[in-house]
Amino acid sequence: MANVLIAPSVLSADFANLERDVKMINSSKADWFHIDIMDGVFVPNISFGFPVMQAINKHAAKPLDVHLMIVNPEKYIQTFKDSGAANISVHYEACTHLHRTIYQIKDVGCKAGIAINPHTPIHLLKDVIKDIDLVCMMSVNPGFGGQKFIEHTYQKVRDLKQLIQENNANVLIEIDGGVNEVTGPKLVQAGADVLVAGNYVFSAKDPVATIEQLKNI
Ligand SMILES: O=C(CO)[C@H](O)[C@H](O)COP(=O)(O)O
Repeated sequence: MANVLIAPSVLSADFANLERDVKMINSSKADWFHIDIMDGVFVPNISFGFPVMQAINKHAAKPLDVHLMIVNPEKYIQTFKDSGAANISVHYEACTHLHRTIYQIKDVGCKAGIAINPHTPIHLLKDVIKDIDLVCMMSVNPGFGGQKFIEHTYQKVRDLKQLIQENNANVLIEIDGGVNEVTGPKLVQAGADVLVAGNYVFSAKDPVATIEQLKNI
């Protein structure tokens, strides 16, 4: 059995019952909390910011995997670390000095990830692949939960796996968007290490069992 890591996306939680939903994730087989930060500039939606993340962190018993869908992420790395981030992923498309930002993340003591939009080709990661811990591959256009999975992602996972192996790099492949009981197993077969799931988990009758089902892929 593959040891896939499961990261429920808090974006799909009930914000009026956030403590309850955080405790649900604590009690489940989930590995990380996936925290989506959206600024209304890089993506056409605004999610939540530091106070909400800090409130989640107060109750979370698992690492916070932070996905920054924001412009100028380098301005906020220390504050995200101080708000509880274990992993910080910045978008390739949002960083002019990507290599510098990766080391900024590492210097504050977090794992460094690069997130890529569906249109961004894998080969663009070649010169940083040995510097990072994680690639957060978007399998929907970022900005909203509950969107339809983009099928081209399977081939991108295989291409990324090959790039990682060719460079003898130590990088986790995380897939974000449209993960469910159909796409999840195919993604793991293609080489995914981490599955983010928002809508599929939080719209389920039994979210804990749904997380376990993904974990057992
Ligand atoms: O980054 C995101 C949106 O930009 C979300 O994490 C992603 O869409 C997961 O949601 P779902 O599983 O509902 O598709």
